[in-house]
Amino acid sequence: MADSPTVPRLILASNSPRRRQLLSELGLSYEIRLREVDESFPPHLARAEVAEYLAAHKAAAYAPDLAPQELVITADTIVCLDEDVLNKPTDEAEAVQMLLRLQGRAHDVYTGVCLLHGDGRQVVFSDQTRVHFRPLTVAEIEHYVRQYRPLDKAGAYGAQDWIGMVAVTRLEGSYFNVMGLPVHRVWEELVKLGAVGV
Ligand SMILES: Cc1cn([C@H]2C[C@H](O)[C@@H](COP(=O)(O)OP(=O)(O)OP(=O)(O)O)O2)c(=O)[nH]c1=O
Repeated sequence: MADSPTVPRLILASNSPRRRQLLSELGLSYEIRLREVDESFPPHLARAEVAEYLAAHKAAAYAPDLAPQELVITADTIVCLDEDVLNKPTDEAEAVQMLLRLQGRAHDVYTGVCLLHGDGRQVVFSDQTRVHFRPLTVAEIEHYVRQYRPLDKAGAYGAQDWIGMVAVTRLEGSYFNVMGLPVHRVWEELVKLGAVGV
């Protein structure tokens, strides 16, 4: 299928090493393209809408010069605790504060994805995973933040690293969605767009 002239070339517009890893493990070939995009969002958005809004906003930065045979993939992951959206912490102190709020309870992770085809078709969707943390001590949280510096991660943690093993007791939904890409949905939508197949 990859050699057919009608199959679009995939472009992953993401700086996230986890998204690159997951797309590669799906067995897809892609090119990386990067642009600076502002990640603020209108305050009136419901939390379920924020990740989709940001994914579509990121894709819009690539629309003007996307070739007809290209398909760009953008995504955004947010962590929601009650009505608050936890983005990436600005420093280690904020990372500790976020984890103190997350420990001992459950929160929701949303990843929004936008697939923008150069022929004008666009699909935006999101997936939700509920993540349960056991209670953590301040020492455990400070150790994690010091050793892993999770400043590039929404909610100040990576489910795929030490804290995921130590703190996460239960997941309701896709683990890969927490890591930054709901690959089951990405695959399904790319099949519908005729971009992948087996
Ligand atoms: C909750 C959680 C988030 N994350 C990461 C996924 C995302 O990379 C990051 C959230 O930031 P995003 O803004 O979604 O992505 P990014 O800035 O890393 O990359 P880009 O915008 O270029 O695509 O947090 C984990 O790796 N593991 C986790 O368990």
